[in-house]
Amino acid sequence: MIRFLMRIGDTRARRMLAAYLVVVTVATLLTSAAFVTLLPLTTALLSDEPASMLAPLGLLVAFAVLAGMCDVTATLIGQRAGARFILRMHQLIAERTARLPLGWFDAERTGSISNVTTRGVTFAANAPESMIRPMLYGLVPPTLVSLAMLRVEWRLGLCFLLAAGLVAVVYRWAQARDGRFEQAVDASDEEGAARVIEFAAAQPAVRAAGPDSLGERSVRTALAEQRTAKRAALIARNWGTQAYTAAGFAGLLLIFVVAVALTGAGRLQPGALVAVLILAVAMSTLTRNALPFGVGVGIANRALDALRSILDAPLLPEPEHPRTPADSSIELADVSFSYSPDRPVISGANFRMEPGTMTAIVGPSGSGKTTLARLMARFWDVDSGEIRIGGVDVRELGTRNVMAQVSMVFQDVYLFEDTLMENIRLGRPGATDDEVGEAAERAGVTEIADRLPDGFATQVGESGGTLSGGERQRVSIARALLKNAPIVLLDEATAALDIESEMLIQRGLAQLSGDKTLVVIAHRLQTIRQADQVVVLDGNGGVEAVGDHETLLTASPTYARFWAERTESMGWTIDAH
Ligand SMILES: Nc1ncnc2c1ncn2[C@@H]1O[C@H](COP(=O)(O)OP(=O)(O)OP(=O)(O)O)[C@@H](O)[C@H]1O
Repeated sequence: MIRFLMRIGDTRARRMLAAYLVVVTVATLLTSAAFVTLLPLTTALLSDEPASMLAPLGLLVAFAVLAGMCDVTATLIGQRAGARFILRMHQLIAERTARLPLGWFDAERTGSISNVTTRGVTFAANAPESMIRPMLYGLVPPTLVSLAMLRVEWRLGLCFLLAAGLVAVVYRWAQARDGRFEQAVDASDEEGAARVIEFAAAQPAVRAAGPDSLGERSVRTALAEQRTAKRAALIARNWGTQAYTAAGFAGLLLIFVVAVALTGAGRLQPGALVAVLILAVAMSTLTRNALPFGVGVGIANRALDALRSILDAPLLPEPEHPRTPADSSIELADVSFSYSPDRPVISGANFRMEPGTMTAIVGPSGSGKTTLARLMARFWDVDSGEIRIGGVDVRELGTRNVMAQVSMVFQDVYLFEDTLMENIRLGRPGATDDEVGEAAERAGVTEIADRLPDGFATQVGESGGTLSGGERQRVSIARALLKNAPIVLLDEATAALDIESEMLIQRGLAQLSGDKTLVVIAHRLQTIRQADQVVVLDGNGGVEAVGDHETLLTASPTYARFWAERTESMGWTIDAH
């Protein structure tokens, strides 16, 4: 943990952590010294010359005061270091997410970022202050006091070491057991949360299905598994706690018996016996108090692992001297791509899109239409072959240049917590209000603004004042119009829209197409009919055919079937085109 924190901290954070560790170590050393001074103190107190206790008493007070001062200083530095590390971790996550390939962000990873950023970071950044300190107190004084005991009476010293060793062994065993159960709890927590979220999101379907539907059953099963895992972890933890508490008491008993026996045999002075008994109880308490923090350190380490997996996620290689494209053509040359080695999603794709033309991509569900469009925007790099924009491989253009060439109008349109105006301006941050207004007008967003209480100044966003699916898509079109990139990638809405939305979106798309190279993942027959060419994916990773509508009706069985099914479901006939 400390090594990783040192790796990610900036100079100031690293210095603070190092200073904290030094001060807290000094505090534990001074505390140990104060404890050890108890031996000469009680021995002097019960000797023939009680006044000789003044020197050890003075020492003890001095050690205790200094230890207290160091401890308070450590708290102050530790808390500030924690706050600095939280800031630093947030900064690193933000920097990394800005550079990670867009393909990295799936729902699971976005969830992991949210977990790490909220709970994980706070827990891990404060771990040195809140957990490592009690653990050091549980380790350093007992070890040093045991060594001091060895000098006073070697048999007693051995007993102290034996007692500490016994607790350590039982503790490690309990920790390993606990860790296994905690992993099961983590997995069942995640599953439970996912099922409950799914259950909430799918309420219309769940209610329509009636009682005991699949949705209800899967939540019930997940919650039952969560309960079982938690109960098992709780029982395991209880056993662990009982076991090391018992080990602690066994060690204490051993020290008591041996110390009393040694005193009886005249090998230990009664004054020293008093100190030994006090020290045994104190050390046992410090050790026992420290043990539960091991669980916390385990949790903090898991949070740091999650953070590490974000910070170490591979970036796409960027060219040293990015090239510029000659025009807005797109060409796929023998492109293959897969998310996992055993399942190719695209294999051997070859086709070209001329500047200023419109290409529709069609194919069965899961055939790779979205993947193909995203590869053109360099969400990932291809496994083999080349994707060229304006004649240049996108890897030689570099992500920044690719992004400058491409506008994306996808279905998952994110609205930031800001005004409608600013949400459109995202397309081109430097745009004036007039330019934003013009793009909004062309995309049919003015109609949305007209019915909102504060027009373009109305706050919209994910947590309130959200817009409908069709309205979001119009905002996305307005952003793309504002950006005015030469290539537009569009994932057409699959959901049915009301007539007005449909009409406004079509109008917006017509505005977008203009002189742009337009690539549409097409679901609507009208869009497909408008395309200059249609790319048909066969559902097995391949491109079955590329051509215009008329040609494909005879050349591509998949296309002919697709067209027949769609026209039939819409009450059209093939002759009607
Ligand atoms: N990020 C991802 N990680 C792993 N597999 C993925 C990912 N995205 C898509 N896939 C898989 O790749 C295949 C192609 O998915 P893609 O979304 O490109 O198809 P599609 O033709 O757009 O589907 P649909 O029409 O249903 O939206 C599917 O089997 C899908 O499960």
